[in-house]
Amino acid sequence: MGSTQHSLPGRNACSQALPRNQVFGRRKPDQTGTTATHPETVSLKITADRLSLDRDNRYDFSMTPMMKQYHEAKAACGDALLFFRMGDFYELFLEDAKTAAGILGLTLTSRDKDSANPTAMAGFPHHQLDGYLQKLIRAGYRAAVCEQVEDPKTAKGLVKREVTRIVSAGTLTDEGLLDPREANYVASVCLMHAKGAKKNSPKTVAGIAWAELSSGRFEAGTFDAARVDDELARIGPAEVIYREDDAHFHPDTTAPWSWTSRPAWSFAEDSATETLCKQFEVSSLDGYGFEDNDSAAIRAAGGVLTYLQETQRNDLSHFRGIVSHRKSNFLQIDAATRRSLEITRTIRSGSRDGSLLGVIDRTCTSMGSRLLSDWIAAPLIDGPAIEARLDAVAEFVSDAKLRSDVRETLKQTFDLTRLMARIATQRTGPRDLLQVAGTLSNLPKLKARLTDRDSERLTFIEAHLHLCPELRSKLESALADDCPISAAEGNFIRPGYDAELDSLRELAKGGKQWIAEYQKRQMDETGITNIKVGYNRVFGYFLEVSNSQKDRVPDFFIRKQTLKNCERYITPELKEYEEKVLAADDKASAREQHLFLEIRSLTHSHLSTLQEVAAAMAELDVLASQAEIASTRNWTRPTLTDDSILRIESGRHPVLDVTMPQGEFVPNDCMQSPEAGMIQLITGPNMAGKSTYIRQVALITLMAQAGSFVPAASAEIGLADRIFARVGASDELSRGQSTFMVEMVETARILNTATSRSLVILDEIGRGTSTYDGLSLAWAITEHLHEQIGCRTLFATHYHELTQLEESLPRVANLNVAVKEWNDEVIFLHRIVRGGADKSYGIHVARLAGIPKAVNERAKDVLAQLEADHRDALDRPTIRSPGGSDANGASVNGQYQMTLFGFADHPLIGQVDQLDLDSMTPIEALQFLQEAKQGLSSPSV
Ligand SMILES: Nc1ncnc2c1ncn2[C@@H]1O[C@H](COP(=O)(O)OP(=O)(O)OP(=O)(O)O)[C@@H](O)[C@H]1O
Repeated sequence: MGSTQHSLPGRNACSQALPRNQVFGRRKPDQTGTTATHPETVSLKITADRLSLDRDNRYDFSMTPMMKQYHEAKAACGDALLFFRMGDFYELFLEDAKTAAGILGLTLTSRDKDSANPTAMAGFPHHQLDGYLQKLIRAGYRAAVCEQVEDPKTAKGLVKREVTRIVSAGTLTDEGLLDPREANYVASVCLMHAKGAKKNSPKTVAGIAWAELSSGRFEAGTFDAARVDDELARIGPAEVIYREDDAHFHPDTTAPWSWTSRPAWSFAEDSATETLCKQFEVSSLDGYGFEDNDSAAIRAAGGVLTYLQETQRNDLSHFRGIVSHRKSNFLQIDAATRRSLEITRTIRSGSRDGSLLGVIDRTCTSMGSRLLSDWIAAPLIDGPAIEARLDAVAEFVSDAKLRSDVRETLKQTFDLTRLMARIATQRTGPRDLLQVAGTLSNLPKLKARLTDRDSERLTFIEAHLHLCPELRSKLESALADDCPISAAEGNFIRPGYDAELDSLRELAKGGKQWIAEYQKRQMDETGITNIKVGYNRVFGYFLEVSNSQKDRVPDFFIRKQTLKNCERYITPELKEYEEKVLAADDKASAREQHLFLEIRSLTHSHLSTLQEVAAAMAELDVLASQAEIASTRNWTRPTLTDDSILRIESGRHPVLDVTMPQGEFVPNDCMQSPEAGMIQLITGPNMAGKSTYIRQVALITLMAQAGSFVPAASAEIGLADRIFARVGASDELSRGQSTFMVEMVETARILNTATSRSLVILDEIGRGTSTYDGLSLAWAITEHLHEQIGCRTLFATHYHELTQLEESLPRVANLNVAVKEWNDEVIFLHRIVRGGADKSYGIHVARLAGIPKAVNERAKDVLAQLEADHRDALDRPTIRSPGGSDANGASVNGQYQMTLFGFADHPLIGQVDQLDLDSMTPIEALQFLQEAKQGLSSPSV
């Protein structure tokens, strides 16, 4: 899905007390102006005293109070579609109804059909809200939910309604709308002039903050402005907000998240700091680790928090602090690399399944699954922190019983992070509380299994599994074994918990019993055999007698209603009991609601403690999951070093290792060091396994730095600061860039930002242009990486000419993928061996792919002819190194002609070389130039 753009009202826009003359949303002038023709668009520009305008912008005195109420609510929710609760239904009106009918497949009807201006409407039963919200948000819209906030039974006049929340892609919290394994962030971007940069310097930095409403997770950091796309790709938000007046920020509308512009004031430093301090109940943000140059991060955080406060009417008390994200703690991975390596999503389907994350995830809880995603998306660079994770994984690997006990116990628990967020936002019901109790009841087992462990992380986790015994016992004694989702459904407090509730329930039950007996008594006394006791909201309890027996009805039956086949009666005695029953029923439900609020508030008071428990459980789950996959796949603990080296013995691609049948994947070594070669050029036939090999090396490095065991017999990994992968050419026409342009932009980034500690993998650079251009670029890029950067590089290529570089550049090594030719067949061995390859077997692979035989045969002829004609020219070109000598400083195999840069051996070069410029006059120089030019245009040269 491409991204969508929204704008939302600023401060107070969701409040019912609307400021005068505030314009909501960023509509075009003709839509917001007073000359607008549609009544519904007129209402977008609305003030407290102009709530019911007709199409000519006059008061519409004929508008019903309910429609007035609707317009008030609509005015408070910007461009969101309004779901207006009416009894058991949500209704949409006017333009919203038309839009929703199309997207949600609702039937479009109309109110006041006979009037000149019928009102379009569409609706659905209230219990279908989640499904429709999800559909609407997937289609790129936002929705406002307007609820009845008082009980219609007790309401005097029109039921009070309020917009309780505005739901957008980034502010979803409903369980049914979220994937439990994925975080759902709303992020915010705020660009600003870098502190300390000169006034006219273009240097900008970007503050990026990301928050998750369903968990209370909140982070912010300051980044180089050029990294915005990379950081957003790491975070993977559902929605991104930005300053509406920021002329320098251009949202990438092809990104898979929606964009929402927000008023500038919400990003102002003062108001951002104030909003954050107020939320966290602190007087300054000093304690959160922000530095002097972090004002962009604070602005972005303020922007996102204000957005949440405005769109959510509920308590946000689960946002108790913010983590300052220090990018220097994490392995830098840009968006293209992330995509190429399929770290958390596959390229083809964009799904988690089939990605590195999808394959290694063996977590037992959704909290663990989300944390593992964070770890894999942002591996570490700090050796001790990685070792601490590996120690814990190793402990779980070596103690299989401990691992299975912990995992089995974790499976019995619930998503405490999201449960606590629902409790904080008061969107919770008895079943959530029961799940908190269920989770708490498993903590003693987990804690007991983690005592006296060697690993520092397991000890830390054990210390953070707070048992909360009073809360647990309260919840267990209060809640029935089976609780409804919503408190309104009742009957969830366990009998025996509250004496008052028990006696009310008894009374209500006794009353119902009495009614049953009363029915029987009336039948006996009157001889009417088919008296039925019924109930409706108009008459309450009544006696129903069919027409055939109504002659026998005694005098004290008071007739209330005549239906086609029967009559309905009440009696004074029945009414008296009815009052008792209904009163007891009402009182019992009121008491139950009261008890619910009491235990919910008790649970809420444990918010911070339970958030710590949730974080500890998530980490425990991830560590045990890493150990589980390591044990089942026989993965090994990597050794981390501070050198720029890689020594992988029998490495496997982590995804193919799991998805290919056991034993089919051919393991390969990788040795990279100044001695073994820092730049490895991998040539070999198509389909041989070059891309697989270079990706596997990058993924093994990434996994090791995330604290995971790796698919190899042994692995020594020099900690990398950045991983770059330029793999394949993805079509970026939608971004207005050609395939080749994208390839070059990405390569330029590598050359400009890689350091000697980085790991670079390149797959077929230069393929998207002519052979000579491509080869020249690949050649120069390799030289640059070797001479200027000196980082570990794996370069898979079909330019066999590049293998010559091994002879001139000391830290370049050639590898190729072995194949066996057998009776005109090529057998792929998938084994990486030393040396360069000289054939690509492309025609062979084309045959395997089903290219028609005739085409294939013809291709073979053409190839043979081309090879004969151009063997010397193409196979062994000699390229001068930048210093003027050729790659070896001498001729290669006696050939000195320059086939790539045909000018290099031109006699003119020698003549220019001979010139003594000091002794030449300008005229002589010009004469030389003229002769040279004539010489060049002469066909003989
Ligand atoms: N080590 C291996 N063991 C077993 N199968 C492998 C191995 N490496 C690769 N393969 C198989 O070979 C297929 C092709 O591999 P890959 O795409 O890496 O080849 P390539 O050399 O990069 O090809 P091309 O040059 O055409 O892009 C893979 O999809 C995989 O199924």
